[in-house]
Amino acid sequence: ALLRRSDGRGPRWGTLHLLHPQGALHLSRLARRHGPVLRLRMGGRDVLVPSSVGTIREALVRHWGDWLGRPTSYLGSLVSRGGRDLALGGPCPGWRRQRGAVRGALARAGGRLGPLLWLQGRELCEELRSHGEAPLDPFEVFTFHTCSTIARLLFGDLVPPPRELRAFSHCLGELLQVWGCSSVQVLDLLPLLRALPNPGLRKLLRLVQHRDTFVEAQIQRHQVCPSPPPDTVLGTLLGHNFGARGGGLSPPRLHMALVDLFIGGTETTAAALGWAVAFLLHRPELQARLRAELEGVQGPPGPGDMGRLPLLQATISETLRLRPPAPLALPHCALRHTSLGGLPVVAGTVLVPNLLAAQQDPDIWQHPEVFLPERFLAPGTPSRSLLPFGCGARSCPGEGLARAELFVFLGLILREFRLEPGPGGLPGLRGSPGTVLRCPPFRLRMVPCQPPGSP
Ligand code: HEM
Repeated sequence: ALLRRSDGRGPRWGTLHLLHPQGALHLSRLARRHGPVLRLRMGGRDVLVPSSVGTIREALVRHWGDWLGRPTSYLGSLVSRGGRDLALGGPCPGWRRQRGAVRGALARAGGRLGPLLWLQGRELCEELRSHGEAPLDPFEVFTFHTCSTIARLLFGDLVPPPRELRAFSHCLGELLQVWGCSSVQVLDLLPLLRALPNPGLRKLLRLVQHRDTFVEAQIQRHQVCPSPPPDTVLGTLLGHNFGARGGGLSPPRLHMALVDLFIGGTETTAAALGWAVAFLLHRPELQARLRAELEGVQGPPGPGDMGRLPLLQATISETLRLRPPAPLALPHCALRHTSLGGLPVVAGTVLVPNLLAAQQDPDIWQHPEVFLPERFLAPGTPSRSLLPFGCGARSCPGEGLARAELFVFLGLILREFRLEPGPGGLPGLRGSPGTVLRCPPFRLRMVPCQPPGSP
């Protein structure tokens, strides 16, 4: 982004790669020099970047009603059927119904999460085992299984065949990657360029088409099925499940709700799992302690075991603190005049919560740049300062699912395998550019070990 400082200290131009993890950290360094809320001008709009937990909470929790909007954009509108989705849409009656229906359907599905995650986790471990001890890049495997978890939750036994689902999860990954490309992003900033041919944009539209065809086919399969599986998220959204809230969504809203759950829940959770594995490769002794903790619990870890496996839980929290998969959350937009950190704010201002910086605030965390799960075992940990899922009215509706999934999948992996670096050595930990903060590609060896309790 091309930036001009607009904090009254004279104009100064600069560039910033917002989709690069270093971009978020650079923003926080600027913020530390210029106060907890950085004020910028970007693409003709005022942009505020709060980088402390206090200012993020002030905006999104205390003044949540002021910041409920999302900024509109050319690309956002192309990929979201004109903003009819949950994540990119602004508050209107259709959006409120969609949000209530999705949150209600996810809460209802929570009851069958344990068995579903065990089944998916077992399949994940089987796939990892099928590679023997040959080096493998785990990211694609993780992405397929997080995508498959969402598919099982949405469609129950009517899940599409694995080949179709694998192609779909690949399509989602590519879609986010192409959308984040600077040659495509520039179309949001410079409208004149929209008149010129743009191969990146053509690819993006092809991927959106693939995504929509897949989702539409699943909805139709469900609608024509004489006895659709009970208790699926899609069933609840269609109003099939007795007593469920939901139903009454317009076809585009229903379609986009499913898209949001897939996009929101696939790459983010896979990225967090990838980071956890990367950090554990750097800390073999922590792996051994985690395995010992898992051996002390009967049977495979379930979502209900979080209290009994504190080190596993702490490892996940620390991974989400140090490398939040959505480091700049999603942008918010002020619906009316308001204020932040003592600064007056006009309606239409964009807010970019810098979660990455807030979670590495040296005033809150000791050695903030070090991976130290043990900090979450000590009494008085500032857990309220952990915001990887955002906060307030637009916080992530998939938080419970993501936390349970990370807990069960990582627990099962550590119970079954010892993680060892592949031929390229230890993975880098600085992150690679993209809409989701991912670990740079690496390969590792998964060495099977005897699961506790097996003969
Ligand atoms: C580790 C995994 C995940 C992380 C770190 C994460 C993080 C986030 C963050 C930071 C936001 C933006 C909050 C804001 O606007 O301030 C968000 C929004 C959202 N997430 Fe997640 N998420 C994860 C998993 C999931 C899952 C599993 C789902 C779905 C099942 C999901 C669905 C969504 C949706 C639909 C929104 C938009 C909410 C709205 O605009 O009101 N996410 N997520």
